[in-house]
Amino acid sequence: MSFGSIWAVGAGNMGGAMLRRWLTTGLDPARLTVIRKSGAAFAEGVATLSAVPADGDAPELLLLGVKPQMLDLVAGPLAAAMRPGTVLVSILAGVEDAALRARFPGARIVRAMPNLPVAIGQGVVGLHMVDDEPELRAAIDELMAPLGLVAWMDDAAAMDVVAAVAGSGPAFLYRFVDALAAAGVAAGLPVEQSAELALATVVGAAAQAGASDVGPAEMAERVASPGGSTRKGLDVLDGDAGLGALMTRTIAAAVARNREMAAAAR
Ligand SMILES: NC(=O)C1=CN([C@@H]2O[C@H](COP(=O)(O)OP(=O)(O)OC[C@H]3O[C@@H](n4cnc5c(N)ncnc54)[C@H](O)[C@@H]3O)[C@@H](O)[C@H]2O)C=CC1
Ligand SMILES: O=C(O)[C@@H]1CCC=N1
Repeated sequence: MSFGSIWAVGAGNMGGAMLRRWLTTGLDPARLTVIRKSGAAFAEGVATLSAVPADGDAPELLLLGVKPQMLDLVAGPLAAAMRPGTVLVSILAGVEDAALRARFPGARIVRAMPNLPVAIGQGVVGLHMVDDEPELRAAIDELMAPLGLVAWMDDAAAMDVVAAVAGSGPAFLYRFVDALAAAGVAAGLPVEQSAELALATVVGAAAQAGASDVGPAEMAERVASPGGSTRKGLDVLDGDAGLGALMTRTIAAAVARNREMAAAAR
């Protein structure tokens, strides 16, 4: 990895998942400093501070992982502690490059939109950088590679959609698992067995789709025997008020909220 020292501010669900994955895939803990209000230990060998040090050695890379609403609480002391050229990787949903630039003048800004499965190296990380610096892009590619699929977005506006589809996506899938299980219960399965079958079905089907050389539409056709029961179920999902319409509304609601958070940070 090309970054000698990394500070992470906000090591909660998402930032923490990225850091833990980097540590399990070879990041030297001595290169990482976690800054968290509690000051509680993060991981063995990782320095943990409860506030931004006023006179510490500024890092080569800063991972910003607080909630967008907390940005202004951390930005002042961080900006003062950083050196020109520090790479700022922000995972804040919505918050735009210009909003970050205004708060961290001199930083080289990269927006990243990860999702929680980065914890097991099977996440998605959408990336956007206004100034295309090929060397920095390569270093970020190398940093993000252990997390899962890495996708650079040319259009900054697409980051709000990446946040909805990939960032929020796991939550939407978890809801699907629960809905599948609840529907199984409604149709007569015992509660625990329905939950177990639904989750195992989604895990197995997702893994198979991920390894398949055909797309999900063809995979669905292979399940649906002509004249069989799957077709009847797909007819419901594919109907006018079916899954397509529901997901369109779901993603639109999440994108709209990301845009509201962007506006609030301007
Ligand atoms: N949870 C997810 O799946 C995803 C989250 N994100 C983004 O990640 C960011 C964090 O979200 P989560 O991890 O879900 O939230 P979280 O609440 O789990 O983590 C935020 C962390 O920031 C810490 N924090 C708050 N104020 C602080 C301060 N002054 N100094 C240092 N640390 C402070 C909190 O203690 C907490 O650990 C958000 O900006 C969100 O948009 C992006 C993609 C996915
Ligand atoms: O809910 C949120 O605001 C963040 C953005 C993507 C996933 N979690």
